[in-house]
Amino acid sequence: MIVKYGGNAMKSLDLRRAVARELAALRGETPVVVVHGGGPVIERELAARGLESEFVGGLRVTTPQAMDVVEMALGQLGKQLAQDLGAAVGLTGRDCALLRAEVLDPRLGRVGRVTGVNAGLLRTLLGAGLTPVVGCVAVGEDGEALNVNADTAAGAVAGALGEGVVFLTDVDGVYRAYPDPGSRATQLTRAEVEEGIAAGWIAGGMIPKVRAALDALDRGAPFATIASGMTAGVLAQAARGEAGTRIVP
Ligand SMILES: Nc1ncnc2c1ncn2[C@@H]1O[C@H](COP(=O)(O)OP(=O)(O)O)[C@@H](O)[C@H]1O
Ligand SMILES: CC(=O)N[C@@H](CCC(=O)OP(=O)(O)O)C(=O)O
Repeated sequence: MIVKYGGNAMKSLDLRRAVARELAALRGETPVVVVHGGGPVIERELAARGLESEFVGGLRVTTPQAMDVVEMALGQLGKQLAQDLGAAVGLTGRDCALLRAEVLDPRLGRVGRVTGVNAGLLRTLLGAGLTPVVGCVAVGEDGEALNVNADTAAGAVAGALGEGVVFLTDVDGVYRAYPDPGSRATQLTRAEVEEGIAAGWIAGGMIPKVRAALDALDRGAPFATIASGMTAGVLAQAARGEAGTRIVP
């Protein structure tokens, strides 16, 4: 199973501990690949260097200078996450061309669209009993780094392995009337997702998640669910469709 772990779910110590417990429990049941982002850490490291960045369509406009910072921040974060997990290897998409990408849109700078996943490397690590912890940096056609949204990267990995994916975040699913208090959808179809984006109740960072979920399903993943890492047993429940919001074709 693929678990996407993002910046919002790393923000509080409680949430980090809960996610670490969840990942440890899940590993007892099934092999796990962690794909991680780290938006707030990237933001902090850019600010510390006096670099501002803007988002267009939920994607960070990434200059070559910012790319260096993104790669450094995600690399360090991945090593920490792998160390927390134990029996895990922190890498990014640049290792053994794990994630290959092309420039998505030159106006966004070094932002990538995933074109290939080295599934063999992931299977080799899993076969050795090691959990891959993958930071969302890809290698571009020019051999240099490209910044990929972590949800998008997780969706691509799930599709390449043909396994289910859970996007862990700080909300326990997709809400129908967001940001008004509303009800969590237990399931959303492609048509409902498109309607939610058009109507604005699927917004901001939720958009790349639902799009990555649909992309994973299109590429053959058996399920794609958005859930919060706070509840005990949530990953196993999400895999059974008992927690979070399951995106369906
Ligand atoms: N319909 C919705 N239901 C729930 N959350 C939503 C919805 N639309 C937008 N959001 C926002 O999306 C956020 C999760 O995305 P993001 O901040 O990118 O998380 P992460 O860092 O975990 O990838 C939520 O905290 C919430 O503010
Ligand atoms: C292109 C792009 O926007 N890349 C993201 C990669 C990190 C990410 O996605 O982290 P979260 O999962 O914590 O949001 C960024 O630079 O913030």
